[in-house]
Amino acid sequence: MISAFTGQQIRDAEQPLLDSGEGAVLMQRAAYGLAQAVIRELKKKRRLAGASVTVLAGKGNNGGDGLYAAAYLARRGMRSTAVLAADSVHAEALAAFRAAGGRVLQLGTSNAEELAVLCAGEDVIIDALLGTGARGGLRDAPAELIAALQELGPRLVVACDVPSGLDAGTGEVHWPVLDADVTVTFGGFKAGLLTDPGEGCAGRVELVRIGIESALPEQAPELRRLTGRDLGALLPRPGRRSHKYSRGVLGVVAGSSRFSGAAVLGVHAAALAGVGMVRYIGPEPAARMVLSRTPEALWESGDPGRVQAWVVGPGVDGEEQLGRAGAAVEVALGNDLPVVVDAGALSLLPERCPPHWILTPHAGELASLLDSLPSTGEVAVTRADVESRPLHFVRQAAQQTGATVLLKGATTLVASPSGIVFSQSEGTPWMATAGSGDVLAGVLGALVAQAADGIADDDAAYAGLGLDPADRWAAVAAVAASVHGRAGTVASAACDGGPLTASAIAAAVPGVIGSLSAEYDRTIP
Ligand SMILES: NC(=O)C1=CN([C@@H]2O[C@H](COP(=O)(O)OP(=O)(O)OC[C@H]3O[C@@H](n4cnc5c(N)ncnc54)[C@H](OP(=O)(O)O)[C@@H]3O)[C@@H](O)[C@H]2O)[C@@H](O)CC1
Ligand SMILES: [K+]
Repeated sequence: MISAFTGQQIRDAEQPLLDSGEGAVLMQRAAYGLAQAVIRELKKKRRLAGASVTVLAGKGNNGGDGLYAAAYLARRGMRSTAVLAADSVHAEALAAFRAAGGRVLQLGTSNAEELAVLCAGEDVIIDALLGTGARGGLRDAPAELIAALQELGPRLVVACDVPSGLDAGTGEVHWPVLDADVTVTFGGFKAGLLTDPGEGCAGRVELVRIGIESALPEQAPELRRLTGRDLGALLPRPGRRSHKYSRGVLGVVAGSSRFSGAAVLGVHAAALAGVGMVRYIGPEPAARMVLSRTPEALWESGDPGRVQAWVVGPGVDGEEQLGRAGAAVEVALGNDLPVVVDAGALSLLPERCPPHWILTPHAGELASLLDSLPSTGEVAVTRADVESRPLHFVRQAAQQTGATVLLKGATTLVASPSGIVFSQSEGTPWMATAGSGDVLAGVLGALVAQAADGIADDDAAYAGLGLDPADRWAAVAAVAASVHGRAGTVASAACDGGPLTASAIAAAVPGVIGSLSAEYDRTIP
């Protein structure tokens, strides 16, 4: 599992080393790691000798890291320039840069545009204006420079620790920000690099160890991200004595006469994600389509019989189907069953939900949900609010509803009511397509139904992640988001990175589950 931290958590871990006079050593390690990353990136494109690099250096230690890295690159034969964004910058680092033969330019009130043009022609730009010590975003001439540079589209941008203007703890972005190709971050992942909108500006994130790692609060990170290995350990597998009922039966209330495709996709995806059986509840025309795509499913026109978990809501529309969704929610509440509550059913929530209810809104639905809660307050939450502060709002929704909340997006966040948050980002932008969310609901339902009987016990895989039983549902949802994202990426790769349909995402699910499990089995002793 990858743990990510706030800027404050990183600074707290650094403090003992700073107190013992090791600050300069930490900075040298950071700068060396940054320079090595620049060299690796550049070598993918051209020879190092004679290539040009410009470091944009701010007044703090972030600027110091950048200047030392640029000094190192100058000594390796690169034509190095520093653009100083403040009157005083890290003095020793600047001296080292000058001693290495670097050229120094001062950003002033009238030359931002001119310097932006110069920077855009460079082979690499190192963005070292602001790091974890930033309050708010860039202002004045540095803001002008970055806005103009972003417009011009530089060749290769490497961000030092975080893209300047990004809040390291929350992922909130104070525009303008220069989009990085790679962010080289020091000591520990910053939470803001693993949640949108920050993650969208950071490019690929590389971690450089600087010696503070053992002092980080590994048991209480701000964000967690499951890796392929975690998924391999958590994904359920049937045993020799398993049968379809013991493997989980999922009830699905989805679709309607208008949106029958949601039912078709949700049920099919659940079947492909390995659930023992799916019972579909919905109107006859939708049921016919469901059964023609997934003959393994059962259509229940009356009492659905026993299920271990429910998916309620994808494509649910009209009084009759909403009535069935409401009845399923009541049954789940009465029998203490886990439920995936999606789309149309988000309006049917009781005042307080348990953590094994997993809500799956997108940003607009989360805004409406928060607005409907009595505890939210006077000011309406909009979709734009959620998009600019997803980590804040997903946590708020989980705390206020009591449910686990999965907020769909390029980076999907899952919050448990206790405040633990997972972030997964394995998908491709092509997955922003109709029906993609219905497939996710089906995959999640299948995993929840399979987990329902064992997750609260001392399940070794979940206990190994140090998660309390109530927080394990968030891990199940993170597994589903990751499998869904990986399936989309695999499906797109099968057509050379081309477009995909929701059906193609679903079709790739068994292969993703199979290869994650097989890879894990190969690596355990
Ligand atoms: N600690 C260590 O040993 C190590 C730290 N490391 C590195 O240091 C970075 C953190 O360094 P940092 O704390 O100096 O903060 P950083 O972001 O560079 O500068 C902020 C300064 O700028 C100012 N300022 C604030 N907001 C502003 C704004 N909006 N617009 C303009 N100015 C603004 C503010 O100064 P003030 O205005 O308050 O005088 C503040 O002092 C970290 O990201 C990593 O790269 C690594 O080398 C490993 C070892
Ligand atoms: K930076």
